[in-house]
Amino acid sequence: MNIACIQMDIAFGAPEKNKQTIVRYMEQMARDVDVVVLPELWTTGYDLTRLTDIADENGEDTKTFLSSLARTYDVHIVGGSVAKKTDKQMTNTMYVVDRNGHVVSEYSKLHLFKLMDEHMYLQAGETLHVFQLAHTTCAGVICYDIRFPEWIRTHALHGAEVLFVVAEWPLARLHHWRTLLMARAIENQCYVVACNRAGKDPNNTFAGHSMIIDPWGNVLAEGDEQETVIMANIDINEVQHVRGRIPIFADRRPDVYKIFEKKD
Ligand SMILES: NC(=O)CCC(=O)C(=O)O
Repeated sequence: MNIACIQMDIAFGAPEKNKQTIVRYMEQMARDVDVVVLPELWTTGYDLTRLTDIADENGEDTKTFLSSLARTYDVHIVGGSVAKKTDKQMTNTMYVVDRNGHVVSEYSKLHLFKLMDEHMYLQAGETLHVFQLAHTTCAGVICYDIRFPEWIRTHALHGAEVLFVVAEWPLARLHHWRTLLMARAIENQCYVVACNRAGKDPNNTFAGHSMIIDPWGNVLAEGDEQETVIMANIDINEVQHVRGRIPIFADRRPDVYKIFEKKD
């Protein structure tokens, strides 16, 4: 499976401009890849104070855009995330579209990041995110979610062999980003495909360093801090190979974990 992450700079609060950037990259490389991954909040960036004007109503515009790209370029798309508005709430929502243009899944960020004011504007999601793409069981989470190993493990226990992470992760915590991604790959013995944004907004400079990591923790591809596309070919059989070598899933002791589970 050939995977590409579009580590784009995101124009602040300018969905149409950001769509043009994605189309430009698709034209350059999508025909050579099976799956394209976009970053978090790629339509608006963290322009949270203007979300009532610029968020996508029911995600309709995003779904139409991604479906059309997927069909045109014959590629699966893990569509980063966008600010979605309904008449009840606003969420940070990921859409995954297969190469036939069908929306195969939707997930809203479970853990909102207070340091970037998300809790003041957005509602948290409440669902697991496991889906099938290219005959492979995958999971998708959003940025701050990677700090919660129990959440990622839940997806692995539901069969995820590839974990997609979409992010707007600041440069100030680059070492956390790289370390957490590697840990999530090693401890869950899965591929981690992480697409971060590059560039700046009025409050943050972002880290870039999108990464594709194999189930043994080897880094197959990594960006620098500039806008770029990273690519790698992944062999899904490697997941079962690594899981056979050190059988952590068989060796878990949930019976004992349950006894000592700390109740809040
Ligand atoms: N957009 C985010 O969720 C950022 C998370 C982050 O920066 C962190 O340190 O965690």
